[in-house]
Amino acid sequence: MRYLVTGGAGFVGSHTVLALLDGGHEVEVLDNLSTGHRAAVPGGTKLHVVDLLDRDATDAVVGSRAWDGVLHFAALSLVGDSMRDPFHYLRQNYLTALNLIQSCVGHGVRKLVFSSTAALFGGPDRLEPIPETAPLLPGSPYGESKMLIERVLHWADAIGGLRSACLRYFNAAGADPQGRAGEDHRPETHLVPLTIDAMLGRRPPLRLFGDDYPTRDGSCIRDYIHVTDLADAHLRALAQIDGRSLAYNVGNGLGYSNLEVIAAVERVSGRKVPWEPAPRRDGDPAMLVADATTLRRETGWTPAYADLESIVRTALAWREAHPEGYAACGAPAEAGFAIG
Ligand SMILES: NC(=O)c1ccc[n+]([C@@H]2O[C@H](COP(=O)([O-])OP(=O)(O)OC[C@H]3O[C@@H](n4cnc5c(N)ncnc54)[C@H](O)[C@@H]3O)[C@@H](O)[C@H]2O)c1
Ligand SMILES: O=c1ccn([C@@H]2O[C@H](COP(=O)(O)OP(=O)(O)O[C@H]3O[C@H](CO)[C@H](O)[C@H](O)[C@H]3O)[C@@H](O)[C@H]2O)c(=O)[nH]1
Repeated sequence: MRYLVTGGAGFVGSHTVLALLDGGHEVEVLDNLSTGHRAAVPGGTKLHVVDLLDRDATDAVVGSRAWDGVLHFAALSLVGDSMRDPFHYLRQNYLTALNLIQSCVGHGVRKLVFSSTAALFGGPDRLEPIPETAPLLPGSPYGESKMLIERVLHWADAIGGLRSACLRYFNAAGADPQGRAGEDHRPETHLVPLTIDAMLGRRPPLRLFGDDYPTRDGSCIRDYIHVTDLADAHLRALAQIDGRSLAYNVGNGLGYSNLEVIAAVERVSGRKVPWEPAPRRDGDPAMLVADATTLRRETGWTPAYADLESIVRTALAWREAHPEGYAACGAPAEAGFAIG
């Protein structure tokens, strides 16, 4: 099969590109490299350096081949930033997705997998696993932007015949177990890589946001999902979209508190993590844990790296092998492939 992957130079997108290539599929990437890395796109994979805000350029890429499906990862994705700059987030995520989806419908693409988020459910302090049927109450403009896109996809199906799977990821972390890719956000805001870097002495002590949440130790609880398991969920969702659109929560159903993440990094590394308490971060719900029963039942998805230590071990291995992230990796996708 031939797939177009937007945001394929980013963290989750690049791991999914690897999974698609491992599965024998043909892949092209569309990315503006705003937060992604050329070097994260495997050598030989065509990279279209295009901004999804550019309707014509986006339409040209979507219309350039007969795609068996499109996977849409590209977005602004930081909850905290979206609380500071809500209209930018709402505009950017909505318009980029709208451009892409309209082109997909216009060119007769039949399947799209969309990176949705647990932040759809970020409203009240829920302290139990969240099923797909839970009310959608985004607690941030970021979550709201993703909910709006899910609605666009509803109409793209009803009127345009584009079937989709909205994958509501919980917290992606870890790195390719074969060491081919890893997490390199700039700036990095995610707990697992920041905790590892604090332990390695590459950053100041970790600031732990909030110690008075209604949880077992006062810190927030999240459901960390290994990025390779998440990538596998995309392949399974693609196979499952067959005449109907889907929405799945994608997580392990295991909640770990922020303090438990620190403890896991200390266990795996054998070193202390320097950290200090800090005020709550705006937009953070107390607990986000997935009930992914539907995904498991309908697609047979089973995570291979569900425990936090496996997630931390692969993330640490990649960081130790790539202390400067992708900056020191060269640019395999560059040679003659990029357009735009
Ligand atoms: N990382 C997580 O824990 C997590 C959790 C839930 C949902 N998500 C969603 O998954 C997706 C991927 O997240 P990630 O962590 O890999 O982020 P990322 O920032 O690493 O990747 C996003 C990619 O999209 C590209 N991009 C952004 N805006 C673009 C535009 N206008 N045109 C073209 N390309 C553009 C970036 O250059 C980057 O390569 C996002 O949609 C995010 O909202 C991520
Ligand atoms: O320096 C830090 C960074 C994070 N945290 C805490 O660690 C937890 C996890 O935070 P992350 O920033 O790693 O992840 P989020 O839960 O905020 O967000 C992630 O998952 C969401 C869905 O759950 C969104 O989809 C989003 O794109 C993705 O980044 C939160 O309690 C946060 O306050 C800290 O204490 N200190």
